[in-house]
Amino acid sequence: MANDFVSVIHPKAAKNGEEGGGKRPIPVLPVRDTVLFPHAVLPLTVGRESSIQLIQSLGEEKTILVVAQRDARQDSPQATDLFAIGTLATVHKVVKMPNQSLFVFTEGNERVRLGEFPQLTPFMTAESETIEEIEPQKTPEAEALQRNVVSQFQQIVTSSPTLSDDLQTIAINIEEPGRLADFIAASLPFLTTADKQELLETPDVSARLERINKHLAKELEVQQLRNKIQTEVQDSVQSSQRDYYLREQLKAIQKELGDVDDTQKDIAELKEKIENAGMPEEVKKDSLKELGRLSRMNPMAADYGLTRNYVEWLSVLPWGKTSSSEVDILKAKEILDEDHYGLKKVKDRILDYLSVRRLKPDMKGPILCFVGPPGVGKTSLGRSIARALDRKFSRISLGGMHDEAEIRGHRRTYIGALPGQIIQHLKRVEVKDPVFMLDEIDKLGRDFRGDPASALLETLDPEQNNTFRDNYLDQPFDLSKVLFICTANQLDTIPGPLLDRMEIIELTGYTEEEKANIAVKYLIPRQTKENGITAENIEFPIESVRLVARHYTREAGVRKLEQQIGTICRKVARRIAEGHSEKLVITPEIVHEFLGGIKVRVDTEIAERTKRAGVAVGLAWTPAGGDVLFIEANRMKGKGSFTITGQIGDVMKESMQAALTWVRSNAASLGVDEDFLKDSDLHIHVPAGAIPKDGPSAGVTMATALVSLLTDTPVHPLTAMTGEITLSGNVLPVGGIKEKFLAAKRAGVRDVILPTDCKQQVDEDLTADQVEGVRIHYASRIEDVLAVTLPKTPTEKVHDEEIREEVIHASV
Ligand SMILES: Nc1ncnc2c1ncn2[C@@H]1O[C@H](COP(=O)(O)OP(=O)(O)OP(=O)(O)O)[C@@H](O)[C@H]1O
Repeated sequence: MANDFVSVIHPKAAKNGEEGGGKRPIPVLPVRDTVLFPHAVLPLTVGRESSIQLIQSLGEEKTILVVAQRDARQDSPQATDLFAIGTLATVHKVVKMPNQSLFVFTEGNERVRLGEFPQLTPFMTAESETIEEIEPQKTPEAEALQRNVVSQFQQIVTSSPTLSDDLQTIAINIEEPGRLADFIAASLPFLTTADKQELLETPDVSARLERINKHLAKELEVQQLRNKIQTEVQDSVQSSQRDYYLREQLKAIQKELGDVDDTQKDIAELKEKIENAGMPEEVKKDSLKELGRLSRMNPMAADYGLTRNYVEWLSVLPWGKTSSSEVDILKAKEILDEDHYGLKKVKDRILDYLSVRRLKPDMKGPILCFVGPPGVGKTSLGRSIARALDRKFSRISLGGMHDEAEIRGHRRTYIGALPGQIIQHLKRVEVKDPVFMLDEIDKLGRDFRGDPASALLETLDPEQNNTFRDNYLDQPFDLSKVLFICTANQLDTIPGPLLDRMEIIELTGYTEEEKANIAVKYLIPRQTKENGITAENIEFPIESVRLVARHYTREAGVRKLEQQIGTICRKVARRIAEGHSEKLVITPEIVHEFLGGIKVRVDTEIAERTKRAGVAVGLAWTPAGGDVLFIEANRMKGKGSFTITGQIGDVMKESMQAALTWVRSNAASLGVDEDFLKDSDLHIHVPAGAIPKDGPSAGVTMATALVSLLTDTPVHPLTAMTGEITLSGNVLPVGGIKEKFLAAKRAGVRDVILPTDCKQQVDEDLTADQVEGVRIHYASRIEDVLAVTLPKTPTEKVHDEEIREEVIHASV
């Protein structure tokens, strides 16, 4: 019903008895939750019907008794519901409120004790009696108490945000201790009605001051505690609030200075990018939703950066941007020929493939896969295809990739998540129809982190890849316009389902002649340019290139050859820098000088090694092309054991057993002692023991090595062979003929023995140029092999020796 509020202190109070106290009944105004003190002014809202009647009944006489209710919840209090002590008051002003209630300003005059209640309706009246104050003695203690009360009150007012500072001034200026106590009691908002009533009922001024003093002390203590708690809470809230305020201030400053808010600018830019990215409707809707979320986020929040990154990824991807024009097959052919020497068959197949794409642009055809040894031009062919199609090119290396997430990305919830390689490369090329070269698809790993091959399968499968879903983006992206080309060194390790979707194009490696031509047309011009020299400075005759290819490299491709040419070019550059500006012709002597002594002479090695009986030269297929391999047999005193070493696999061991059995069963016809195992042990070793080897194709070589050992006849020099044998001595066909043949030719072999059933492969895969200079012998039985490999007459042996000497001598 009312608030205690003191705004004015009336210095003069009407004295009860003279104006309205004494036995004369005075209207009683019951009030809830408040106590009116003498000399205090209290505005009261009067809403109760009886109280309104009371105020309205007041004539000239404006005196009433203001008495607090014992229980504030009582709506119609009776005499017994009121405290026995109240305040005689004067009504100064009455204001009618719109809701029919009255706003009444009362001023307390003095403490009174209520007596009889002669009237109870419509409002109560009561007789009253003034309570005289008991004034304190003027002692130093009383003085000290009064001062203490004032000082505590001042402290409370100072630290309170709701109490006006004027209260302090008023308090200092009140001299009478009784009035001071009443004034403070009326001013303190934290005193309860009971506290206040108790103070009103204390006529002894010293006791009243004591009480007030205690209340003030308690309040000060509470305030101190509150401050302590507040400081602690503030400390924790402050740092985040501080950031917030600083940022708000910064914004305000930027606004004042006319700068546009960076964050808003950034968001507007992202929005523009999303609008222009050509996204499918669904993706655009989601992106704008994310952007909306971003704009509502605090830029300093930890996940602001993450969300921004995500939106940025979505906005920069080439959802609708393509670069392709129509495929021009004639131009494509020109470019392929311009960039690569030879490779006629390969180029033809590429052009066939492109022609189909031209006629059927939405072709869901197979993926091209170039398979072959390192350095044969797989990657550079891919680059040429991109150039021919006028498309962007990007190379993704799959070698050693173990984690599916590398292809398809990590989910956004993962710390440090990013999209996978496919999406990353798309961002880089900025168009949705690039040529992607997936390098080393045969070296994909797999482990507990998942199987990248299965992710790749989805990427490459034309049926599914128009809705490729990267884990990070979590939006479908259409990969069907990307031209995927894979490369591999071998087919065996490519996962089957992937292999099924690919069109395999094999590049087998080059002959010396092809290498020399590639060098002259491409590698030398490129290396001279890269090393800052010109055709004016260097002349590289083709014989010298052949020399480098033959003796300083041992490879199917041309990478090492290019490196060696690079080395020579750098030496020439140095000469020029040192002041020798005349053109340098790269003679074999200069090659020797620049590249050091001859590094690789396989022919010499073959000639040297085959001096001894029991050594034969086989041919092997490796992912790096083909290679020659030596098989050595030896015997010593023993009890007929047969040892095989050189890190060889089970299949190879079995074919060694088969070779031994065939030799033993045909000992007589071969001119070998039938009991050769009786007092001796045999040992077969395949050098380069650290490299694992397997497969049946060394069968004929093992049989030859054994017969050579047991007949004590060294094999013909520069003769190499390949073929599987059966127990009955038949020679069966083997694979990798082209690579093996080219390896033999590179090694300087002059006679190659191949299974008869491989003749068709030779005719199909090898050109006349490639075959030139090497004699091919076809064998369908092991006897045919031995007829070519082992000399039969002393003259033949002498001739072999001469050849050996010639080859060894040539290298010195
Ligand atoms: N027929 C060719 N004509 C011209 N240059 C060639 C030819 N073959 C290969 N090269 C050159 O040889 C270098 C090596 O080729 P590239 O990098 O394409 O080999 P790769 O087969 O992809 O090897 P890897 O399997 O190691 O990746 C390139 O500089 C390439 O231009």
